[in-house]
Amino acid sequence: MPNLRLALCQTDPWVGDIARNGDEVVHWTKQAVEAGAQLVAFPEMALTGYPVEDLALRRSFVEASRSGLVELAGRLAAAGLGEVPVVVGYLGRSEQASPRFGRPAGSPQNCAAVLFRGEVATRFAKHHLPNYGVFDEYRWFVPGDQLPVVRVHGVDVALAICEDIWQDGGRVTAAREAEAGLLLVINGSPYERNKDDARLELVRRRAAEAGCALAYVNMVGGQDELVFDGDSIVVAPDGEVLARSPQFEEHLLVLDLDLPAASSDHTDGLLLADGLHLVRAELGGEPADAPADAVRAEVAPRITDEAEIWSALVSGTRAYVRKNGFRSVLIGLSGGIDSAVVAALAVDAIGAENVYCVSMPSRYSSQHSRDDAAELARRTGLNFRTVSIAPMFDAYVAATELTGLAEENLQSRLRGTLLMAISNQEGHIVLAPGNKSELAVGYSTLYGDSVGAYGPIKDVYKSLIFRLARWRNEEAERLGAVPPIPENTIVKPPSAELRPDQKDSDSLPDYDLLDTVLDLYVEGDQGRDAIVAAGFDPAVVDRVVRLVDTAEYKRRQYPPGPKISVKGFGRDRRLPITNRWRQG
Ligand SMILES: Nc1ncnc2c1ncn2[C@@H]1O[C@H](COP(=O)(O)OP(=O)(O)OC[C@H]2O[C@@H]([n+]3cccc(C(=O)O)c3)[C@H](O)[C@@H]2O)[C@@H](O)[C@H]1O
Ligand SMILES: Nc1ncnc2c1ncn2[C@@H]1O[C@H](COP(=O)(O)OP(=O)(O)OP(=O)(O)O)[C@@H](O)[C@H]1O
Ligand SMILES: NC(=O)CC[C@H](N)C(=O)O
Repeated sequence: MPNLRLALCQTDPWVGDIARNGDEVVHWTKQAVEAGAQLVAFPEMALTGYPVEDLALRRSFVEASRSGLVELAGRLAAAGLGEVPVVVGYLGRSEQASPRFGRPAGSPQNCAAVLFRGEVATRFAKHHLPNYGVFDEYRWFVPGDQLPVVRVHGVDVALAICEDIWQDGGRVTAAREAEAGLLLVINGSPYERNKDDARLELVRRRAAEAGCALAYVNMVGGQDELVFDGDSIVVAPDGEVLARSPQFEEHLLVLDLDLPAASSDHTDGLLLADGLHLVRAELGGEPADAPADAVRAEVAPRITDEAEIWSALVSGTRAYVRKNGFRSVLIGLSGGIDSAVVAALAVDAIGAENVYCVSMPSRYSSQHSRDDAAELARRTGLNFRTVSIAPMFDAYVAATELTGLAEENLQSRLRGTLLMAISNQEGHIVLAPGNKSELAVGYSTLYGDSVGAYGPIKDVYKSLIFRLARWRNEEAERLGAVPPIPENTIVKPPSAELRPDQKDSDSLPDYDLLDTVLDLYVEGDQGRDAIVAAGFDPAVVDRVVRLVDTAEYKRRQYPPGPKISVKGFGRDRRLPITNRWRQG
């Protein structure tokens, strides 16, 4: 007979909204307990949202989190949910000074607690702090030095927080030393392409190292540039996948586990791997079988690469709009592929009725561009209008005698100004349509097409934009719906239409070549010589590298957007703007 029914709550915490997040914990725990769960777990810092960044340095916020936690324990008990241990991440503070890190007692910590019978039964802090890529946890937190092991219905459950399992040793080795029957890990693990495969491999490896089953619960939703895809997993000690949640959806995973009965008599304070001290807590009464009505563990099917990326972009955009208190978005719709994909994403994120698009033709806009924009509006049902920029443009040119690039950029800036004017008037936030290839080489106009609150495709290379557009249309066909993106938008050569017959290919290498070089230089961090040695034309490499290096100032002024790659233009890649170093 299985002896523990576990519930993993894959929820969407909102950063800074402790009251709302507490309500969510009560709501999901109620459902879990109704499903017979004997142990319930929520993601990393589920009470405060994650990452809280420098909010961690605000004493008032730390105190609000700590008192919110105590209040939550009381609320759970008052709601009749106190007899089931609930693991919740929160923002806490250290009891002792950390001389090694030069931090006093009371420094912020990334914590988790087990709430039980109206009390905080045990609390602990993350041991391994990530400090690479988008993470800066040594800036905010001091590490914890305990391995909590809670005995729940006769099973010893060791607890860990996210990065604790991404680094060798630490709580994983300590869990084996403590003879845990289950390693329960709560996470705030952001989405990246192919990370689901990396996670699965990781949890399998760590389960083998810990010598016990491993349960991994992650959050969903979006927080500024981060997207969380969930993908909660439970594996057996031999790596067999026992259960897996779907990606990008809030989800309650309930399953019965057959775990070894606790037999260890290790005592509190025992020194384990990596200087961790064992802290034990006895919870959840006598050994008992899981409830008789067996729960069939669910293993959600995997989705395709394109579906995963599309869902990530939709999740990030939806979260940004909603969590910032907006209902609607505004997009300049040119008839080109980028704004078409952004519009289709926005429709999927917040519904066509909340998406407002404006066509802003100039004298260089082709008829097919206007028609393609109108056609996308017709297919999706979004709100569409046309405002010509010709009169404003003529007035400007007459007053200033602009020519060449200044004249080209003026068109883009008039569109940017118009979008912001409509945003101010009607309350929609503007979505910026720039893609990663353009951001990399600075192919956009400052204060023009780069205006906006959020850039849904800023981490998507142009060649991938085309793939996603085709995939989204095919998906619509498969479901018997109208494909949102007009075929002509996908097949015509990309053009900014800022002068007669302009094509992107006049100023940039072919996008497939450009994106390959960018991938090596940006994601791969390869130098100019290494890229040339890999067989690329030195002239192309030199040009691309120079364009990327000199466009840092533009990228820094670009709005945030969802990260989908190993290295997005945001917190992942921090280069000086004022920089005289040139490759090659
Ligand atoms: N290091 C630095 N730090 C801060 N500011 C710096 C700077 N270097 C230049 N600047 C400033 O930036 C200005 C130049 O930037 P900006 O005004 O944007 O203009 P710029 O980069 O010269 O031109 C825009 C480029 O983007 C292309 N474009 C525009 C619009 C849409 C699309 C598309 O297809 O999506 C492409 C367009 O064809 C052109 O090649 C300079 O006049 C200067 O004021
Ligand atoms: N005629 C237009 N009407 C409305 N918006 C436009 C128009 N032309 C450009 N824009 C806006 O400026 C952005 C940059 O457009 P541009 O055509 O210069 O380059 P692009 O990167 O090829 O984008 P797209 O593929 O969307 O056309 C567009 O995505 C769109 O938001
Ligand atoms: N919140 C964390 O500790 C996350 C770090 C971890 N490497 C991840 O990306 O999943």
